[in-house]
Amino acid sequence: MANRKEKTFRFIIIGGGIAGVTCVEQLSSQIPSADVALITASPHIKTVTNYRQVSKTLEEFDVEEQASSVLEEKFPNLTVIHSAVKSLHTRSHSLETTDGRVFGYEKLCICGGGRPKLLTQENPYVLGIRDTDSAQELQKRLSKAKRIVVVGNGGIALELVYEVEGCEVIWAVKDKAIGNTFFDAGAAQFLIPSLEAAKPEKDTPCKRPRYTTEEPAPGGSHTFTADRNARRQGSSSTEAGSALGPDWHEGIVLQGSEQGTRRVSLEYQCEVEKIFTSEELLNSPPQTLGHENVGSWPVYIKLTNGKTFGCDFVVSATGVVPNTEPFLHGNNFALADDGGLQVDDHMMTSEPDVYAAGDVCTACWEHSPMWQQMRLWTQARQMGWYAGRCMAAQVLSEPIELDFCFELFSHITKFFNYKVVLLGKFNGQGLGSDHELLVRCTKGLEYVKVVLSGGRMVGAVLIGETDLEETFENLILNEMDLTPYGEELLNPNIDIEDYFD
Ligand SMILES: Cc1cc2nc3c(=O)[nH]c(=O)nc-3n(C[C@H](O)[C@H](O)[C@H](O)COP(=O)(O)OP(=O)(O)OC[C@H]3O[C@@H](n4cnc5c(N)ncnc54)[C@H](O)[C@@H]3O)c2cc1C
Ligand SMILES: NC(=O)c1ccc[n+]([C@@H]2O[C@H](COP(=O)([O-])OP(=O)(O)OC[C@H]3O[C@@H](n4cnc5c(N)ncnc54)[C@H](O)[C@@H]3O)[C@@H](O)[C@H]2O)c1
Repeated sequence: MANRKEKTFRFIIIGGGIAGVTCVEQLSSQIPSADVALITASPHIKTVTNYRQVSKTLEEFDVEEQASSVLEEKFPNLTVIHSAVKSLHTRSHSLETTDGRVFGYEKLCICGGGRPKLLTQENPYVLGIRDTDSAQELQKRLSKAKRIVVVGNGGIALELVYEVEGCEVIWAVKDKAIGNTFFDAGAAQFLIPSLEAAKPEKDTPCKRPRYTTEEPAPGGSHTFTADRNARRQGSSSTEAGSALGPDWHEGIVLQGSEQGTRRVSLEYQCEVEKIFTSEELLNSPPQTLGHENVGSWPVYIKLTNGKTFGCDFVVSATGVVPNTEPFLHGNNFALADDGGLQVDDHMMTSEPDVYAAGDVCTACWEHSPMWQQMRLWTQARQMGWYAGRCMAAQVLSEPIELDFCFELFSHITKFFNYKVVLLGKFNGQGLGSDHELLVRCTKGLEYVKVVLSGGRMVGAVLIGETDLEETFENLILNEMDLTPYGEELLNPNIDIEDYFD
């Protein structure tokens, strides 16, 4: 590293997403006099607004992209540096940014997020969705598209296939049912009719800044304006911005080139065998394209079920990988199997004085039997908050225990315009055959699934306005033996909330 240290901060947090910003807020609240720097590659930061603790572990909040000055005004000892960290030198407790500046730190927290795990890199016809820029790119490409192929069966795919209109969507999933990362076949069966039905008018207020894309300004830069008059040049940097989250799709127009509503064709139990452009096709031995003609589409995707589809582009909604790459060279970080920075029950990595939180890390402490990590906003916030607490506690020599939020997995979201609450081992994760399910379903209204192990509730999936989340959360946390109630537990004529209150 050539340059001299410009400054040494007591604390440096890398990443202006939910985890990083929450970590900064917690640290600066615990030690207001501390010199804190937030170094982030994205021009905006993500702040939590309208936070609501729904129950012991369930929380809801909005997230707003804001100018970093908002945070600096709130915390006078905070310095926000808009640059990407190019290299980290844990032995000398220093780092270098892409604009050649070097900073020292006493304690560091890496909140670098994740990036899309794409089917293939560098293929202009394969899009991943991560941040606002990629969502804008999707909107732009979609506005000219007649047919797209969505690969993947998790959160992004579920949201995208439900929202896209005016364009044919071929949805290719590896599984026998939709939504495998969140749902079992029963819940998928409950949701499927919503794909065929027209979307109800949007009544939910948009929690995210509304963006519209305008044609690139004369300078060639791609600008878009948010409702809140936040103007941002399309970021030319290669660094990703902060990940999207709830209602990301309500801030953009997901409209294809044709009129009309959603048209989704599902291809189950298949994966991508090959993606090729029409140029590649013309220059290679004749391929069996089925009913497709060469040249009708810019790109073709061959699936393992033998079918080939031409389309305008492919969305690779195939998961995230932790964004650790900028921090590894020359250091000895222990990585988890999923590539995340291993953190212990104090959010500490294997490198001294280096913490991590959010999508970039993997929780390697002994988990509570009812908790598992999923790369979600809710967990990014909780981890950022807890990492801030741990960093402050270490400096203040205060004892600290693993926070209660890691006692029970809980997640509130929305899919296919239904409220969805997931609790504990909601899909029987890790239980093998040692569990039983109770299900109550009213078509088009609600789907309630309870996972029981040893007579105790260990997980639940609630779709629709069931109002059961708090009661079930308590039953799981209290480990109450529910054997005596049997199937009566889900008897719709019994007001279970009063019964167990
Ligand atoms: C399309 C989409 C929809 C989603 N919807 C939901 C949802 O409905 N509910 C939910 O709970 N979760 C959702 N998620 C997941 C959620 O967005 C993430 O789990 C969460 O935002 C992760 O927060 P984070 O702070 O760890 O990472 P990020 O938000 O990715 O922030 C990482 C930050 O680090 C910065 N950075 C990266 N590298 C560097 C570097 N070298 N130097 C400096 N800064 C760097 C980035 O610019 C960014 O500011 C969604 C994700 C996507 C992609
Ligand atoms: N409402 C929500 O809670 C919500 C919405 C969107 C995204 N998210 C989160 O954002 C992150 C990114 O979302 P995502 O949908 O990309 O990830 P995901 O983990 O939710 O889903 C990835 C899907 O891709 C499939 N997959 C992986 N590799 C594949 C391959 N080679 N071929 C075919 N399928 C493959 C997986 O089986 C899984 O179904 C995740 O952490 C997700 O939990 C959450």
